[in-house]
Amino acid sequence: MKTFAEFGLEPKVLQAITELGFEESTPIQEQAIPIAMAGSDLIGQAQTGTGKTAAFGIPLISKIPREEEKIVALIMTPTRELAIQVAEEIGKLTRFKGLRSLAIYGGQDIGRQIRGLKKKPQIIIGTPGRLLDHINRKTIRLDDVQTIVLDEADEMLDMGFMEDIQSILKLVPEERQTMLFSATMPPNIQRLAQQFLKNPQHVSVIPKQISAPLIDQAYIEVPERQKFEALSRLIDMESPDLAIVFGRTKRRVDELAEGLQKRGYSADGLHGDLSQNQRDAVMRKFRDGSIDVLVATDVAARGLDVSGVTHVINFDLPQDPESYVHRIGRTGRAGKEGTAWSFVTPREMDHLHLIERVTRHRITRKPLPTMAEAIEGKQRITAERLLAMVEDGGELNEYKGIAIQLLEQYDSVQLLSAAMKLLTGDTKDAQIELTPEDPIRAKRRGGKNDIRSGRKPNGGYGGNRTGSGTGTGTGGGYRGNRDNASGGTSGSSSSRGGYSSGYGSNSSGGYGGGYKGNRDSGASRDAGAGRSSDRKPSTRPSSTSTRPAKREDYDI
Ligand SMILES: Nc1ncnc2c1ncn2[C@@H]1O[C@H](COP(=O)(O)OP(=O)(O)OP(=O)(O)O)[C@@H](O)[C@H]1O
Ligand SMILES: [Mg+2]
Repeated sequence: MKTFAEFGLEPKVLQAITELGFEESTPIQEQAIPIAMAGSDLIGQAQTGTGKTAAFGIPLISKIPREEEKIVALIMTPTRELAIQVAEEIGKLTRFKGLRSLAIYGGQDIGRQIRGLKKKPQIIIGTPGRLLDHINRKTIRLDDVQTIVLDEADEMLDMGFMEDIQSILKLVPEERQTMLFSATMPPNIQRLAQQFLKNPQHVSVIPKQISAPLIDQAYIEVPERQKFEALSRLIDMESPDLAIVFGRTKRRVDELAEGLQKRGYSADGLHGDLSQNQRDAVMRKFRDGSIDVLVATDVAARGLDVSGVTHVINFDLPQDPESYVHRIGRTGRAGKEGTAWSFVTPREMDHLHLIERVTRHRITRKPLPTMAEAIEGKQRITAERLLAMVEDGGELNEYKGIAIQLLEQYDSVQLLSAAMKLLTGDTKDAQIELTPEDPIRAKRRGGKNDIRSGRKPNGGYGGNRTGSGTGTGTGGGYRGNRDNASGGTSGSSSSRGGYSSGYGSNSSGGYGGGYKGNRDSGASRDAGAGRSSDRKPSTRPSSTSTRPAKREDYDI
């Protein structure tokens, strides 16, 4: 692997990289940085947690002169949390060079963003909706942009940002460098690339197994109604440093977070119906370790990089294999090891096998942790806490008098056991009832779809997403359900129906029909509930007929 000094970077950027503790470049960085530094357009694909942010970030900041006063670089991300995180990483990389960067995302006070823009940042990192909002208000001009990055491009398109991205890209001078990073290369990404990238170089570091090799993957077959018990036993047994628990819907996440709190875990929930302030607060608490279990919808599946996440638990299986890869990729990052567990209800076994096939990775079956294992795990933690304090020494003096007295009267094993029992906490656990979710099921699946060939595992829907089919068949699948759910709040369900049927008519359509639908059928109760859109309604194009709604508007 190359050291960063070998890329001919300026000293101030090198200094920042050293400060970040990066010693050698990762494979995607080694390949992408020289190409990007030479100014070429680029399409990058690499496993989760392998440093794609710096792969585009380093060349991007290298190009910008310190005295620049205009917006010359724009990075787009699918979620707000990711915009914030990428802005932080860019901030760290430009620390010594002294560039200004700003995150622009929905849900944050626009006045505050406008004040930030007055400081003349050179680099903007934002979600497409809010970016367009600023463009329409003329608070952001893209006339001088020389570098564009689309991070998690496939996810942005999945979330319905295609038109927004196209509108934005059309406003950027043609003389520019465009870099696109995507987990997959479905047809719509390819079209986007064709339309907006010039002779892009493909940089792909994707080994045989798509998921990161450092993640130990296991599953537990467990009936829906026993899942919560399984979760608390698993957490007790494994005692993660930090864990992310993924739930299928917003309601699920709320119930899980509340249930875990009732049982005394330090947990909190993250999903798209929370205010941005709440979302920020939860992420802050998770990053600084004041909570150790983050319960989240797929809003946290992509790109999030929190060091110390040792466990990812799929409380509910994800919609599709690709989402599985991204979810578990929140652990096992930057060369560290991680563990991923998935709960699979008996009726979801097919779906699990589908995930195994597409990811080309066997997921090990493990038994439900027993009560004894859970208790043992808890006791181990208590013992560790005790020992840490013993090794710490000093501060115990004021307890020693009473300890000696007690030991004179009682058996030492008896005493220590009692102390440990107190420390471990009450084992009488609160009863937690969750609203049951329908199982996710894999129906039928087309032959060659796989993440690495760039096709969505659910059958190339990317190519059809802007289709205008007219069928009403049930194979139409998830978009159809999703749209029904949202019909009352944005757009008409019938117009969107055309879109979904286009998907269903795909050669391998029907596969997505059942399992996508499950998630979204629950969306109706959540749709519109206090969410804050990433965009102003006025920026919505009038012809919404072929436009999928954003994922955030639904159930994550
Ligand atoms: N060369 C390096 N050496 C050590 N650590 C690195 C290096 N490059 C990046 N990292 C760290 O690795 C972690 C993962 O990086 P990053 O978030 O960019 O991954 P990613 O490839 O974008 O993952 P994802 O697909 O999940 O978005 C970050 O904490 C980052 O600081
Ligand atoms: Mg990333």
